[in-house]
Amino acid sequence: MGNAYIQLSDVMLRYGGGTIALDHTTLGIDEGDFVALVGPSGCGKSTILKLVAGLLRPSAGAVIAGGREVGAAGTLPGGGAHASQAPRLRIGLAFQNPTMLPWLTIRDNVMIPLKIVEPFRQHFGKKKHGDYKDRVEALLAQVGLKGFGDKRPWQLSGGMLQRASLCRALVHDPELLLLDEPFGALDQFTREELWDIMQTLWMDRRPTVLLVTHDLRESAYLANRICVMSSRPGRILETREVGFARPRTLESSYAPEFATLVQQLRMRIADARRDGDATPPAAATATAASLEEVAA
Ligand SMILES: Nc1ncnc2c1ncn2[C@@H]1O[C@H](COP(=O)(O)OP(=O)(O)OP(=O)(O)O)[C@@H](O)[C@H]1O
Repeated sequence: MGNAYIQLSDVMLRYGGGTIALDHTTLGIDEGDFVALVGPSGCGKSTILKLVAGLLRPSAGAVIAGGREVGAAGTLPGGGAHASQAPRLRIGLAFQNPTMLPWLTIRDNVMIPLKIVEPFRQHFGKKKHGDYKDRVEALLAQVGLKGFGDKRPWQLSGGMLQRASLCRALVHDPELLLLDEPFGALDQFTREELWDIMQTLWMDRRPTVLLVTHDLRESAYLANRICVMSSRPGRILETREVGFARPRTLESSYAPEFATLVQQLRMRIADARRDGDATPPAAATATAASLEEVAA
Protein backbone atom coordinates (compact mmCIF):
# COMPACT_ATOMS: atom_id res chain seq x y z
CA MET A 1 0.00 0.00 0.00
CA GLY A 2 1.42 3.44 -0.92
CA ASN A 3 1.51 6.36 1.48
CA ALA A 4 0.91 9.36 -0.73
CA TYR A 5 -1.00 12.43 0.49
CA ILE A 6 -4.09 11.11 -1.27
CA GLN A 7 -4.05 7.36 -1.61
CA LEU A 8 -6.60 4.93 -3.01
CA SER A 9 -5.46 1.38 -2.36
CA ASP A 10 -7.07 -1.50 -4.24
CA VAL A 11 -10.47 0.15 -4.02
CA MET A 12 -13.71 -1.48 -5.12
CA LEU A 13 -16.90 0.57 -5.17
CA ARG A 14 -20.26 -1.06 -5.68
CA TYR A 15 -23.30 1.23 -5.80
CA GLY A 16 -26.58 0.30 -4.15
CA GLY A 17 -28.13 -0.99 -7.37
CA GLY A 18 -25.21 -3.41 -7.83
CA THR A 19 -23.15 -1.43 -10.36
CA ILE A 20 -19.45 -1.92 -9.72
CA ALA A 21 -18.03 1.48 -10.64
CA LEU A 22 -14.40 0.86 -9.58
CA ASP A 23 -12.40 -2.30 -9.08
CA HIS A 24 -8.76 -2.74 -8.04
CA THR A 25 -8.32 1.02 -8.28
CA THR A 26 -5.02 2.24 -6.91
CA LEU A 27 -3.94 5.86 -7.15
CA GLY A 28 -1.48 8.01 -5.20
CA ILE A 29 -1.29 11.81 -5.32
CA ASP A 30 1.49 13.81 -3.67
CA GLU A 31 0.84 16.94 -1.67
CA GLY A 32 0.65 20.02 -3.92
CA ASP A 33 0.38 17.97 -7.09
CA PHE A 34 -2.09 18.69 -9.90
CA VAL A 35 -3.55 15.45 -11.23
CA ALA A 36 -6.15 15.00 -13.98
CA LEU A 37 -8.37 11.93 -14.32
CA VAL A 38 -9.45 11.11 -17.88
CA GLY A 39 -11.20 8.09 -19.33
CA PRO A 40 -14.31 6.80 -21.06
CA SER A 41 -17.70 8.09 -19.98
CA GLY A 42 -19.02 6.23 -16.94
CA CYS A 43 -15.64 4.76 -15.98
CA GLY A 44 -15.84 6.04 -12.40
CA LYS A 45 -13.98 9.39 -12.44
CA SER A 46 -16.59 11.25 -10.39
CA THR A 47 -16.86 8.25 -8.11
CA ILE A 48 -13.16 8.67 -7.25
CA LEU A 49 -13.77 12.34 -6.38
CA LYS A 50 -16.67 11.38 -4.13
CA LEU A 51 -14.55 8.76 -2.37
CA VAL A 52 -11.74 11.25 -1.77
CA ALA A 53 -14.25 13.82 -0.49
CA GLY A 54 -15.64 11.21 1.92
CA LEU A 55 -19.10 11.34 0.30
CA LEU A 56 -18.86 7.61 -0.45
CA ARG A 57 -17.03 4.83 1.31
CA PRO A 58 -15.29 2.05 -0.58
CA SER A 59 -16.89 -1.40 -0.66
CA ALA A 60 -13.35 -2.78 -0.37
CA GLY A 61 -9.90 -1.26 -0.04
CA ALA A 62 -8.97 2.06 1.54
CA VAL A 63 -8.96 5.77 0.77
CA ILE A 64 -6.60 8.04 2.68
CA ALA A 65 -6.53 11.83 2.45
CA GLY A 66 -3.89 13.79 4.35
CA GLY A 67 -3.06 10.85 6.63
CA ARG A 68 -6.69 10.22 7.52
CA GLU A 69 -8.65 7.20 6.37
CA VAL A 70 -11.71 8.93 4.96
CA GLY A 71 -13.90 5.93 4.32
CA ALA A 72 -12.43 2.55 5.17
CA ALA A 73 -14.55 -0.40 4.03
CA GLY A 74 -17.00 -1.11 6.80
CA THR A 75 -16.70 2.26 8.58
CA LEU A 76 -18.61 5.49 8.32
CA PRO A 77 -17.12 8.11 5.98
CA GLY A 78 -14.41 10.11 7.73
CA GLY A 79 -14.59 8.17 10.97
CA GLY A 80 -14.90 4.83 12.66
CA ALA A 81 -12.43 2.46 14.20
CA HIS A 82 -9.74 2.77 11.52
CA ALA A 83 -9.65 6.54 11.30
CA SER A 84 -6.33 8.11 12.30
CA GLN A 85 -6.05 11.21 14.47
CA ALA A 86 -4.93 13.37 11.52
CA PRO A 87 -7.17 16.42 11.15
CA ARG A 88 -9.72 16.36 8.38
CA LEU A 89 -8.49 18.13 5.22
CA ARG A 90 -10.04 21.41 4.15
CA ILE A 91 -11.60 20.62 0.78
CA GLY A 92 -12.77 22.93 -2.00
CA LEU A 93 -15.22 21.67 -4.62
CA ALA A 94 -16.28 22.94 -8.05
CA PHE A 95 -18.57 21.19 -10.49
CA GLN A 96 -19.73 21.61 -14.07
CA ASN A 97 -22.86 23.36 -12.83
CA PRO A 98 -21.78 26.32 -10.65
CA THR A 99 -24.86 26.22 -8.43
CA MET A 100 -25.30 29.51 -6.59
CA LEU A 101 -27.99 30.44 -4.09
CA PRO A 102 -30.14 32.87 -6.12
CA TRP A 103 -31.23 35.02 -3.18
CA LEU A 104 -27.63 35.82 -2.17
CA THR A 105 -25.22 38.21 -3.87
CA ILE A 106 -22.16 36.78 -5.60
CA ARG A 107 -20.04 38.00 -2.66
CA ASP A 108 -22.23 36.18 -0.14
CA ASN A 109 -22.26 33.02 -2.28
CA VAL A 110 -18.46 33.02 -2.46
CA MET A 111 -18.32 33.62 1.31
CA ILE A 112 -20.34 30.48 2.18
CA PRO A 113 -17.35 28.23 3.02
CA LEU A 114 -16.08 30.88 5.48
CA LYS A 115 -19.41 30.59 7.26
CA ILE A 116 -19.22 26.79 7.46
CA VAL A 117 -15.59 25.67 7.63
CA GLU A 118 -13.33 26.00 10.68
CA PRO A 119 -11.24 27.91 11.64
CA PHE A 120 -13.01 30.62 9.60
CA ARG A 121 -16.44 29.84 10.95
CA GLN A 122 -15.76 30.89 14.54
CA HIS A 123 -14.80 34.44 13.41
CA PHE A 124 -17.48 34.79 10.74
CA GLY A 125 -19.76 37.20 12.63
CA LYS A 126 -16.87 39.55 13.38
CA LYS A 127 -15.12 39.45 10.00
CA LYS A 128 -17.80 39.10 7.36
CA HIS A 129 -17.87 42.85 6.70
CA GLY A 130 -14.09 43.25 7.12
CA ASP A 131 -11.32 40.72 6.46
CA TYR A 132 -13.59 38.13 4.88
CA LYS A 133 -15.17 40.66 2.57
CA ASP A 134 -11.67 41.83 1.51
CA ARG A 135 -10.63 38.24 0.94
CA VAL A 136 -13.62 37.62 -1.34
CA GLU A 137 -13.12 40.89 -3.23
CA ALA A 138 -9.44 40.07 -3.83
CA LEU A 139 -10.35 36.65 -5.23
CA LEU A 140 -13.12 38.07 -7.41
CA ALA A 141 -10.64 40.60 -8.81
CA GLN A 142 -8.14 37.81 -9.52
CA VAL A 143 -10.64 35.97 -11.72
CA GLY A 144 -11.83 39.13 -13.52
CA LEU A 145 -15.00 39.75 -11.49
CA LYS A 146 -13.99 43.00 -9.82
CA GLY A 147 -17.13 45.02 -9.12
CA PHE A 148 -19.53 42.09 -9.46
CA GLY A 149 -19.74 41.17 -5.77
CA ASP A 150 -23.09 42.94 -5.33
CA LYS A 151 -24.74 41.25 -8.32
CA ARG A 152 -27.12 38.31 -8.03
CA PRO A 153 -26.28 35.02 -9.78
CA TRP A 154 -28.93 35.55 -12.48
CA GLN A 155 -27.18 38.76 -13.52
CA LEU A 156 -23.99 36.89 -14.54
CA SER A 157 -23.14 34.79 -17.60
CA GLY A 158 -22.24 31.09 -17.36
CA GLY A 159 -18.53 31.87 -17.61
CA MET A 160 -18.76 34.53 -14.90
CA LEU A 161 -20.65 32.15 -12.63
CA GLN A 162 -17.97 29.53 -13.13
CA ARG A 163 -15.31 32.09 -12.15
CA ALA A 164 -17.33 32.84 -9.01
CA SER A 165 -17.60 29.12 -8.37
CA LEU A 166 -13.79 28.82 -8.49
CA CYS A 167 -13.57 31.66 -5.95
CA ARG A 168 -16.00 29.83 -3.68
CA ALA A 169 -13.93 26.65 -4.00
CA LEU A 170 -10.76 28.52 -2.98
CA VAL A 171 -11.90 31.16 -0.50
CA HIS A 172 -11.20 29.01 2.58
CA ASP A 173 -7.66 28.10 1.41
CA PRO A 174 -8.43 24.42 0.82
CA GLU A 175 -5.59 21.94 1.09
CA LEU A 176 -7.36 19.78 -1.46
CA LEU A 177 -9.29 21.02 -4.48
CA LEU A 178 -11.67 18.59 -6.21
CA LEU A 179 -12.82 19.75 -9.65
CA ASP A 180 -15.43 17.78 -11.59
CA GLU A 181 -15.51 19.07 -15.18
CA PRO A 182 -15.64 22.67 -13.93
CA PHE A 183 -15.22 24.14 -17.42
CA GLY A 184 -17.22 21.51 -19.31
CA ALA A 185 -20.26 23.68 -20.05
CA LEU A 186 -18.34 26.72 -21.30
CA ASP A 187 -17.49 27.85 -24.82
CA GLN A 188 -13.93 27.19 -25.96
CA PHE A 189 -12.69 30.79 -25.52
CA THR A 190 -14.02 31.13 -21.98
CA ARG A 191 -12.72 27.70 -21.13
CA GLU A 192 -9.21 28.56 -22.26
CA GLU A 193 -9.32 31.82 -20.30
CA LEU A 194 -10.29 29.88 -17.20
CA TRP A 195 -7.46 27.38 -17.71
CA ASP A 196 -5.10 30.30 -17.43
CA ILE A 197 -6.82 31.61 -14.30
CA MET A 198 -6.87 28.14 -12.77
CA GLN A 199 -3.17 27.66 -13.45
CA THR A 200 -2.33 31.02 -11.84
CA LEU A 201 -4.46 30.24 -8.78
CA TRP A 202 -2.77 26.88 -8.39
CA MET A 203 0.73 28.30 -8.82
CA ASP A 204 -0.02 31.01 -6.21
CA ARG A 205 -1.58 28.72 -3.62
CA ARG A 206 -0.41 25.18 -4.41
CA PRO A 207 -3.38 23.19 -3.16
CA THR A 208 -3.41 19.53 -4.13
CA VAL A 209 -5.76 19.31 -7.12
CA LEU A 210 -7.70 16.39 -8.56
CA LEU A 211 -9.42 17.38 -11.81
CA VAL A 212 -11.93 15.23 -13.68
CA THR A 213 -12.21 16.22 -17.31
CA HIS A 214 -13.22 14.96 -20.75
CA ASP A 215 -11.12 17.64 -22.40
CA LEU A 216 -7.70 16.16 -23.07
CA ARG A 217 -6.19 19.54 -24.02
CA GLU A 218 -7.39 20.82 -20.66
CA SER A 219 -5.72 17.93 -18.84
CA ALA A 220 -2.43 18.52 -20.70
CA TYR A 221 -2.59 22.29 -20.09
CA LEU A 222 -3.30 22.09 -16.37
CA ALA A 223 -2.02 18.86 -14.88
CA ASN A 224 1.39 17.62 -13.76
CA ARG A 225 0.16 14.07 -14.15
CA ILE A 226 -2.68 12.56 -16.15
CA CYS A 227 -4.23 9.27 -15.05
CA VAL A 228 -6.01 7.36 -17.81
CA MET A 229 -8.79 5.07 -16.62
CA SER A 230 -10.21 1.89 -18.10
CA SER A 231 -13.87 1.43 -18.94
CA ARG A 232 -16.14 0.53 -16.04
CA PRO A 233 -15.28 -0.91 -13.62
CA GLY A 234 -12.63 1.77 -13.71
CA ARG A 235 -9.04 1.43 -12.65
CA ILE A 236 -5.95 3.44 -13.51
CA LEU A 237 -4.51 2.05 -16.75
CA GLU A 238 -1.63 4.44 -17.05
CA THR A 239 -0.19 7.58 -15.49
CA ARG A 240 1.48 10.22 -17.65
CA GLU A 241 3.92 12.80 -16.36
CA VAL A 242 3.36 16.12 -18.12
CA GLY A 243 6.71 17.85 -18.23
CA PHE A 244 5.78 21.08 -20.03
CA ALA A 245 7.24 24.20 -18.39
CA ARG A 246 4.98 26.55 -16.44
CA PRO A 247 3.31 28.85 -16.80
CA ARG A 248 1.82 27.10 -19.80
CA THR A 249 0.27 29.33 -22.42
CA LEU A 250 -2.22 28.92 -25.22
CA GLU A 251 0.67 29.23 -27.68
CA SER A 252 2.50 26.37 -25.98
CA SER A 253 -0.66 24.27 -26.23
CA TYR A 254 -0.26 24.36 -30.02
CA ALA A 255 3.32 23.04 -29.89
CA PRO A 256 3.87 19.66 -31.61
CA GLU A 257 4.75 17.82 -28.37
CA PHE A 258 1.53 19.06 -26.76
CA ALA A 259 -0.54 17.94 -29.75
CA THR A 260 1.22 14.57 -29.74
CA LEU A 261 0.47 14.03 -26.07
CA VAL A 262 -3.21 14.87 -26.58
CA GLN A 263 -3.41 12.58 -29.60
CA GLN A 264 -1.82 9.69 -27.70
CA LEU A 265 -4.19 10.16 -24.78
CA ARG A 266 -7.08 10.16 -27.23
CA MET A 267 -5.92 6.87 -28.76
CA ARG A 268 -5.41 5.33 -25.32
CA ILE A 269 -8.97 6.20 -24.31
CA ALA A 270 -10.35 4.98 -27.63
CA ASP A 271 -8.61 1.64 -26.93
CA ALA A 272 -10.04 1.56 -23.42
CA ARG A 273 -13.53 2.24 -24.77
CA ARG A 274 -13.23 -0.49 -27.38
CA ASP A 275 -11.55 -3.17 -25.35
CA GLY A 276 -12.62 -2.50 -21.79
CA ASP A 277 -9.56 -3.18 -19.69
CA ALA A 278 -8.55 -6.19 -21.77
CA THR A 279 -5.29 -4.60 -22.97
CA PRO A 280 -2.54 -7.20 -22.40
CA PRO A 281 0.04 -5.99 -19.87
CA ALA A 282 2.85 -6.11 -22.47
CA ALA A 283 0.95 -3.84 -24.87
CA ALA A 284 0.07 -1.46 -22.04
CA THR A 285 3.73 -1.23 -21.05
CA ALA A 286 4.79 -0.56 -24.63
CA THR A 287 2.23 2.24 -24.92
CA ALA A 288 3.39 3.77 -21.65
CA ALA A 289 7.01 3.64 -22.80
CA SER A 290 6.24 5.36 -26.09
CA LEU A 291 4.22 8.01 -24.27
CA GLU A 292 7.08 8.71 -21.86
CA GLU A 293 9.23 9.70 -24.85
CA VAL A 294 6.77 12.43 -25.73
CA ALA A 295 6.80 14.06 -22.30
CA ALA A 296 10.60 13.91 -22.04
N1 LIG B 1 -25.56 6.84 -7.26
C1 LIG B 1 -25.35 5.88 -8.16
N2 LIG B 1 -26.04 4.73 -8.14
C2 LIG B 1 -25.84 3.75 -9.03
N3 LIG B 1 -24.91 3.81 -10.01
C3 LIG B 1 -24.19 4.94 -10.08
C4 LIG B 1 -24.37 6.03 -9.19
N4 LIG B 1 -23.50 7.02 -9.51
C5 LIG B 1 -22.83 6.56 -10.59
N5 LIG B 1 -23.22 5.33 -10.93
C6 LIG B 1 -22.71 4.50 -12.02
O1 LIG B 1 -21.32 4.26 -11.73
C7 LIG B 1 -20.56 4.35 -12.93
C8 LIG B 1 -19.48 5.40 -12.76
O2 LIG B 1 -20.10 6.67 -12.63
P1 LIG B 1 -19.25 8.02 -12.55
O3 LIG B 1 -20.22 9.15 -12.50
O4 LIG B 1 -18.24 7.91 -11.48
O5 LIG B 1 -18.49 7.99 -13.96
P2 LIG B 1 -17.71 9.14 -14.73
O6 LIG B 1 -16.48 8.52 -15.29
O7 LIG B 1 -17.54 10.34 -13.88
O8 LIG B 1 -18.75 9.44 -15.91
P3 LIG B 1 -18.85 10.66 -16.94
O9 LIG B 1 -17.50 10.78 -17.58
O10 LIG B 1 -19.89 10.22 -17.93
O11 LIG B 1 -19.25 11.87 -16.17
C9 LIG B 1 -21.54 4.67 -14.05
O12 LIG B 1 -21.86 3.46 -14.71
C10 LIG B 1 -22.73 5.23 -13.34
O13 LIG B 1 -23.93 4.94 -14.03
